[in-house]
Amino acid sequence: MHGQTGIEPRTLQTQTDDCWLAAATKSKIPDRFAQAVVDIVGSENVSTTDAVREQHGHDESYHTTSPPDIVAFAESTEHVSQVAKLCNDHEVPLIPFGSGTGLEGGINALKGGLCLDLSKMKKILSVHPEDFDCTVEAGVTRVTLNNYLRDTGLTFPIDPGADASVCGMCATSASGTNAVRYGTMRENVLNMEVVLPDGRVIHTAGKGRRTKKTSAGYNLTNLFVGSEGTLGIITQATLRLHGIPEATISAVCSFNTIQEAVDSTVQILQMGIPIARIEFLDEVSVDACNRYSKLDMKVAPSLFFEFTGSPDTLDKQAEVVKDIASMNGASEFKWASKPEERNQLWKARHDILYACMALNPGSKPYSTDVCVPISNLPEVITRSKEAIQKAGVIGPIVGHVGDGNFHVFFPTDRSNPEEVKKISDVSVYMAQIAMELDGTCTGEHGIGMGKRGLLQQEIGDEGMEVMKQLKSTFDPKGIMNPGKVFPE
Ligand SMILES: Cc1cc2c(cc1C)N(C[C@H](O)[C@H](O)[C@H](O)COP(=O)(O)OP(=O)(O)OC[C@H]1O[C@@H](n3cnc4c(N)ncnc43)[C@H](O)[C@@H]1O)c1[nH]c(=O)[nH]c(=O)c1N2
Ligand SMILES: CC(=O)C(=O)O
Ligand SMILES: [Mn+2]
Repeated sequence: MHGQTGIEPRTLQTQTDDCWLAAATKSKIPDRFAQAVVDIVGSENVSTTDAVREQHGHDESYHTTSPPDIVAFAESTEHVSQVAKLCNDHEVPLIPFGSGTGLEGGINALKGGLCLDLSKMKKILSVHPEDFDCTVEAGVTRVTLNNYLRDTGLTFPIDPGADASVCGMCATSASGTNAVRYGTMRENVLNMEVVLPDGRVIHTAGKGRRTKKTSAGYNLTNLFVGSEGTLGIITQATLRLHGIPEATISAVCSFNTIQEAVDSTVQILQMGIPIARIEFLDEVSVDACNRYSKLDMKVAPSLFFEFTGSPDTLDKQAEVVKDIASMNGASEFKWASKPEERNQLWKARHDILYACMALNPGSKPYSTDVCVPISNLPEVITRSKEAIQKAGVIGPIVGHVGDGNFHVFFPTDRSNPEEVKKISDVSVYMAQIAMELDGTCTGEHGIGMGKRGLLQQEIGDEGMEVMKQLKSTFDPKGIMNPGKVFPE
């Protein structure tokens, strides 16, 4: 890689550029290539400083930093297209960067190359309240979008907790606490503008289309959702919006055992109750949450609920849920109907990753993310808990149990290889139990660099072969985010 560019060198203009050139030499990117990037996006949008490369060489996970050689900030689809073509012509690895909140090492530049940061593309291009959709540029984040939408009475509900970029969420097929009610990114993206590595710009559902359904040809939209920057760069997304519910209440209750909590979840869903959120915390994560978010929940396996709708349907839903949970041994039901109480509860839930890391100061998150059909959830959680205890590691369990999806957030000391090995063994074991029980090794965080071997097991050799063929159709030179998704 990093072949000679053959591009005519141009005189560097400014003091900033001189500094940048010195750093570029250090980063081993050929000067002429770096100059061509400057020519496309402007010198203010290029950096090869150690600090910026380091910042772009890791996400929020435990994976060791792998900095790119050069970071470019795109301000338009045209910038993205020209940079992609340049990288493709010169076989330079190209890694799209959203907000860097991923948890599987998706942005780590394993083979160096150019990191294309899309955070400056932050226009909200259109909102159609009457059609419940909007179109945004790649760098718009979930929180920015929802602040913008507030006065329309609409919301984009997919909620990974972190303030991820919307197109990063497309790229990882993100979801979070609301998926039980609204689905994941897969169900909520109607169209995307994508730049292919050779610079071509496509619209996955056809330019300007924003229908709720289509039978027109292959589903390119869902091919790019979850593609983790390995097929192209998503520069715009057209999203489904939803009405902000008339009324909302939240509740927390605790159980004597994990089994009771998980059995309650399964029964609540099997009854068809249209719950908006149902989140599980084991006693280790409740304890972490109490300490970090200054709450005083009983330290026991617990469920967090949210009910939405009209005030009278809410009360009925909540009553049935309370009955089911009580029959399974629930106690300590606490209701939160005021917005500030609800916000405190859900903020604590969203901060759990950090609460778990605080159990082992200085640690980084090694997160598991298995998902199974709901009826298999009790078995996979129970067996995972046994494995964590046997390994003797700190392993708080937190789950979007309404989707059959849960995580263990191992606070991992990267400087302790024995600990990393134990955690990795439990993590692989959990994924294998999930697969044995008709599930997947990742419900929402993606494959990244951490789960490539597991993907091979999950999809099988022939399925992987077809995925590779698809990859080489879009990216014949293999420049897009190399070292991710596919085992090498
Ligand atoms: C505290 C906390 C809590 C959560 C989570 C993180 C953290 C820190 N996450 C994980 C994370 O927020 C999620 O994976 C986001 O979708 C990542 O979006 P970023 O914009 O940060 O992508 P980031 O920049 O991290 O990139 C992730 C991957 O997508 C690719 N990519 C990014 N932008 C792209 C683009 N425009 N085009 C093509 N490829 C692109 C990258 O190359 C990389 O492979 C999560 N997730 C979840 O699903 N559910 C959850 O509950 C949570 N909860
Ligand atoms: C980190 C994550 O996925 C969660 O808190 O659910
Ligand atoms: Mn999650």
